[in-house]
Amino acid sequence: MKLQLALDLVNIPEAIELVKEVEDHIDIVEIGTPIIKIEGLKAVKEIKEAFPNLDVLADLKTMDAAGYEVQKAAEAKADIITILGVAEDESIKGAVAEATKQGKKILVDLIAVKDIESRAKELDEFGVDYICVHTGYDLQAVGKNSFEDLLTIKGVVKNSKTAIAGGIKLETLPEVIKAQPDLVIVGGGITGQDDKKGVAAEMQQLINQG
Ligand SMILES: O=C([C@H](O)CO)[C@H](O)[C@H](O)COP(=O)(O)O
Repeated sequence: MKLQLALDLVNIPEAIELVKEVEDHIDIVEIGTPIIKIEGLKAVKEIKEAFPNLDVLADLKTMDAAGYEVQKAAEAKADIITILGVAEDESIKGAVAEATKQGKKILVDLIAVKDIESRAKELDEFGVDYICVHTGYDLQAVGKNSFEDLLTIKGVVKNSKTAIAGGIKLETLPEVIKAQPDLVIVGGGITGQDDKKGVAAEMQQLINQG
């Protein structure tokens, strides 16, 4: 099980400072959708240059022109690129084909997918690397989380790895770990804490205990 730090509400220099604090305790650093929209793919490039030993995920949340967007993220040295599960099948297949050509990985974000079980089955057959259940900020704000959805996809996914994102905190991490996802994605649960390094270290320890 791996830990991914999600960086969303910061600029590039702030992102570099944050990663410096916790880099010993994370496996993957995510350049979040808001950063990419504001700063562009240079955010991915600069973080990869600053932290070559960490995998970098570009949270493009691609909806169309998937092969092209994956190609551009690969040029910026992203290791993993995200596409939305609600995108057309052709887009998902295009993303997988381009990522395979570039030696990169695809994570499909199930945010806003209504029938999680059926879509996860289909995505698994398309050969995506990760399938991620995700409660975005706007549903977190009305008290939702993705813990049950994780159990649902774990029941049907056979080949892809599973991931979970959305409002995970140190207190809720043990419940997530029980369901054994391959990847746990945490943003505010680390970046919003005073002792970011301490919280990331505790999370890493819990994850390693499995
Ligand atoms: O993907 C995300 C969100 O849609 C904003 O882009 C976040 O990175 C993801 O939700 C993880 O962040 P937290 O919910 O703060 O843990």
